[in-house]
Amino acid sequence: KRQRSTYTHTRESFMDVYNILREELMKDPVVQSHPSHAKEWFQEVLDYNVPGGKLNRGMAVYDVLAAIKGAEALAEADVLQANALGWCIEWLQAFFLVADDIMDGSITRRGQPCWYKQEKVGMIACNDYILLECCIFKIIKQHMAGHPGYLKVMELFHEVTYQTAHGQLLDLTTAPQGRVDLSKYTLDTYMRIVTYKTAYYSFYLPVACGMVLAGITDPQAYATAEDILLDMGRYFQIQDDYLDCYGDPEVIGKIGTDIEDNKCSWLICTALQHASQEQQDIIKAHYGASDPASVAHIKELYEKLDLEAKFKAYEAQSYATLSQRIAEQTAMPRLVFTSLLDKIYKRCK
Ligand SMILES: O=C(O)c1cc2c(-c3cccc4[nH]ccc34)cccc2[nH]1
Repeated sequence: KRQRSTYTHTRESFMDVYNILREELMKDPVVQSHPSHAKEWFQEVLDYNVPGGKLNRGMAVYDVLAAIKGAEALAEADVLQANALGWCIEWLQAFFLVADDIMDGSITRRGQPCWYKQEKVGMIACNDYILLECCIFKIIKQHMAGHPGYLKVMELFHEVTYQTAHGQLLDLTTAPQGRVDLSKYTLDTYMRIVTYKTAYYSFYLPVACGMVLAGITDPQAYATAEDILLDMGRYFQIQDDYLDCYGDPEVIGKIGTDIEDNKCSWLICTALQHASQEQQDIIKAHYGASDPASVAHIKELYEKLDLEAKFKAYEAQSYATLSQRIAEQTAMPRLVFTSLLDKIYKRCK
């Protein structure tokens, strides 16, 4: 059945699918037979943690499917299926963010208190992030049963969860809170952290989901996509690190604290690569300290090392290389990759 009334992909239409999925999850017999306080708790875990981000990752799945098959070829059921998988990526991100905020001792997330910081929640949040992860497989079962790609999607979400957990392992053991061991802050380690912790679930996963729904089975197509999308994901995170320090807080919507938080960022790894012994001593004395004077010393050092120019050079090089790789590949319509790249290149937030 072809698409008669053309579907317009907006945050509103994507949010409509969230409400469908939430009702399906609430209708689950286990939830239905709970006493009302437990039913309400479960619903609040979803409503507080799943919607509320920019929804870019989740909304990208439909864009990929439409780019491959043509929007006009998609039936209503195809659109719902793509958006359901897209929400699985938002559920996956919610699961990671609830867990990561506990591990990092964070205070706020997306402009509200972290879920575990709620008076009534605390360490119950550990069970809640497990429930968030379980919802992914409930949704996949509900919306992919009978689809030839059901197993592939199941494997995808398990594999990307494993990769992301390894990214978090590397991040937590490289930049443990409060202790600054700069010898571990190398660009190689940094690239591994962002690849596993961010690039797989933020870039590869949305595109791979769209590819499965489009009926692509050729392993080479997934390998080509992975190669390009991991590079794009690394570029996105390096840009994120740059914006944390040089972005306009008004535009980004938050004030960057990577320096105070001892973050293993592209800026500090690049600074260490070029710093003299004296400059390394300044970094050792002031990185990861929250007093404004220490932050000022680090930013002054970033100026001296001209990290802004180094980032701009990296950005230009990265865009050129990605554009060429996208043009050269024949696995997929270029639009799959260019629509993503155009959204992130030279972004300000
Ligand atoms: O989450 C964010 O802060 C954020 C995402 C994005 C995106 C984006 C768009 C489509 C698919 C994507 N995959 C990972 C990121 C992303 C684009 C621009 C700014 C952005 N900020």
